Amino acid sequence: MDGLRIISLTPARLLHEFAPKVYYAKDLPHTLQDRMNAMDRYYRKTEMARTVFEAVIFENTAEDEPDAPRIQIINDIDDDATPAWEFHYSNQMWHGEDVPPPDLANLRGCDCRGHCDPRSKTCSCLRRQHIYNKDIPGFLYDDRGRLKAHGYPIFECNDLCGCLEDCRNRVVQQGRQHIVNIRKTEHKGWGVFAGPRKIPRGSFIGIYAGELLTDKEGDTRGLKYNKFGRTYLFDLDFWYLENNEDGSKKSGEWETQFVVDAYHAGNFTRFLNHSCDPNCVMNACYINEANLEKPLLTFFTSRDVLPFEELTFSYTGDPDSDDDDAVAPVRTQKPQYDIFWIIYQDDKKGANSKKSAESKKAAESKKAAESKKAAESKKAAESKKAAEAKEVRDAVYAACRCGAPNCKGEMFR
Ligand SMILES: C[S@@+](CC[C@H](N)C(=O)[O-])C[C@H]1O[C@@H](n2cnc3c(N)ncnc32)[C@H](O)[C@@H]1O
Repeated sequence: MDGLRIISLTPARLLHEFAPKVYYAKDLPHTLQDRMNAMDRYYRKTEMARTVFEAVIFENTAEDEPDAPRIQIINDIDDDATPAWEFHYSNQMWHGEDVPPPDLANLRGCDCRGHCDPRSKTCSCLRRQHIYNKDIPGFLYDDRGRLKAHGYPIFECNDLCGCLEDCRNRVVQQGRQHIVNIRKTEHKGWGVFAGPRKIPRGSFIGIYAGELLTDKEGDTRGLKYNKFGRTYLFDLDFWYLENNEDGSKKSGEWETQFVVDAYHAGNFTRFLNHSCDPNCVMNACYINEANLEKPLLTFFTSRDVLPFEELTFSYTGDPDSDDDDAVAPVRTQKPQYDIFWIIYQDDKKGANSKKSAESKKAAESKKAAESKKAAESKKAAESKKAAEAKEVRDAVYAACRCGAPNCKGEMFR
């Protein structure tokens, strides 16, 4: 028996021993992107570049979604072979500084054997699910793995559960099953499109993967992204987070703690465009994570998607975008630009009050010509800054070109 240790394999011990890998933003690979970007522009526009991009997608995701059909890059609009080489293709969440790793200590699994029964009285995953959607019998997934209603947090079975890997309450963790392709659009940059087969309503499409950052870091990055008019930031601010599990309001004002940024890391979902008549909805989903503030952002189709149709969602989280009464309105996503708009307003307000205080002071003191000149040049610098800010804002807000019959071409980010 020398050298043989007998350990008791409790579920918690098992999870400790075989805990899922945690990915950290500081370890994000970038060698390939650096190499591609160092190449002559001509090479980045060749067939070879496209083949490499598609191979990278396959290589980086084959392990976590082995059944996912391969993604193609299609462009019949211009001569770009691929989207910009600016991100690491990944389905994972890359934890930024000050973002805690998944809370496994408080994770609970069910004791079911085989497949979890949607009529079970003992399945703890089902009971957890029903805290948020008492009116929907069984799991949130039907027997074909399709989501029955949108707007509720999804609690899938996890690594501590006793059920089988193909239990009906494991959908997101099985990965994408439907064909999607990344394709250039005429007016909206790259987009995501269905393949030659219809995608039924309620189908899982993908996780909005990327860097998981603190809200503070999200603010800092948002200001930077404003400068070039594109952002891939998404707040984790779902409606139920403002309540306790019994539905009562949490004491004190709840604030967003984390954001996902798909700029440096992400998968095809970062190319999902906005539509005023969308066919996908984002829902929060928990698997190996007990921290309610850190759900996965998961996309599901909200209606049947026709062959080759573009997959879209509403960036403004408009409840009216879901036309089925049986489906809970999506009360979750605020417009991505909310946060940045507020920052812009605050900056402007700050600049204005400073400006008026200064001009008042200048008028009262009637100082020497030198200090007056200094005040004037400061004022000039401020108005230049304000003009620049306006320019950035105008560049950032694009008129919607989704083409939906109900689209009013409103400004959005
Ligand atoms: C998160 S990105 C989506 C992917 C983007 N098309 C790309 O090529 O990277 C958001 C940007 O896509 C464009 N976009 C998305 N939906 C649009 C729409 N309905 N109309 C016009 N532009 C849109 C805007 O430039 C927006 O800032």
